[in-house]
Amino acid sequence: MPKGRPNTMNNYGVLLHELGLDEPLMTPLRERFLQPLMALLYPDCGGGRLDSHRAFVVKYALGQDLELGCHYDNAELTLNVALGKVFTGGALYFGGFFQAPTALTEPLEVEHVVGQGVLHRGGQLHGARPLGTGERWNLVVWLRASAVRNRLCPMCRCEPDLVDDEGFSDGFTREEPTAVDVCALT
Ligand SMILES: O=C(O)CCC(=O)C(=O)O
Ligand SMILES: [Fe+2]
Repeated sequence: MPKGRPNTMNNYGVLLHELGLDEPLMTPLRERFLQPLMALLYPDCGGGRLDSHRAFVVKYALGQDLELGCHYDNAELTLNVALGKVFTGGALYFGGFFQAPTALTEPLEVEHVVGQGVLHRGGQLHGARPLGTGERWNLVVWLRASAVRNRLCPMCRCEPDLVDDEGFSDGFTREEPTAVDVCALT
C-alpha cells in the first residue's frame, strides 16, 4: 500500500485518509464536533467555516523522530490529541500568533496527557520538545477554512494562485461554502 509522510516535518506516522478513515471518522468529527466548538472559540480564524482537513498520526521513538522544531501549521486551526503510548518528554511549547521563531523567548509549555487534546490556532508558533523515553503517538488534525485561506495562505501569508487538484488538496477551493449558524446546530 503506498504511504506518504504525515507532513513535511514528521517522518514517522500515517495519514488517516490512507487508512480510509476520512469519510467514516474524520469528516463527521470535524463537522459535528470540532466545527461548532471552533466557531465559538476561534470565529476570527474561520472556526465556523471549516470545510476540509488533513488528519494524521505522528510517532516519536528512540531511533526515529524525537522532536519537532518550531513551526506554523498549514491549517487555520489544529487539534492535537495524545494517544499514548507510555513516554516522558515531548511537551508542546507555544509562542505568539505568527511570531518569528527567532523572537520566541518565553514559550508556554503544555505537557501531554494521554487521552486529552489541545486546540490551537495553526498560526500559533509551536513545536515539540525531545522525547525522553518510550513512544509517543499523537493524532493531529489540521483544520482548514477555504474562506480564510483562499484570501491569505497560512504558510506564505500571500493570496494564493489556485491550481486544480484532487481530494481536499491543501484546503483551497474555487467556491466557498456558506457560513454555518452555530445556534442552529443540534
Ligand atoms: O508532536 C506533536 O505533538 C506536534 C505535532 C504538530 O505540531 C504538527 O504535526 O503540526
Ligand atoms: Fe504543528
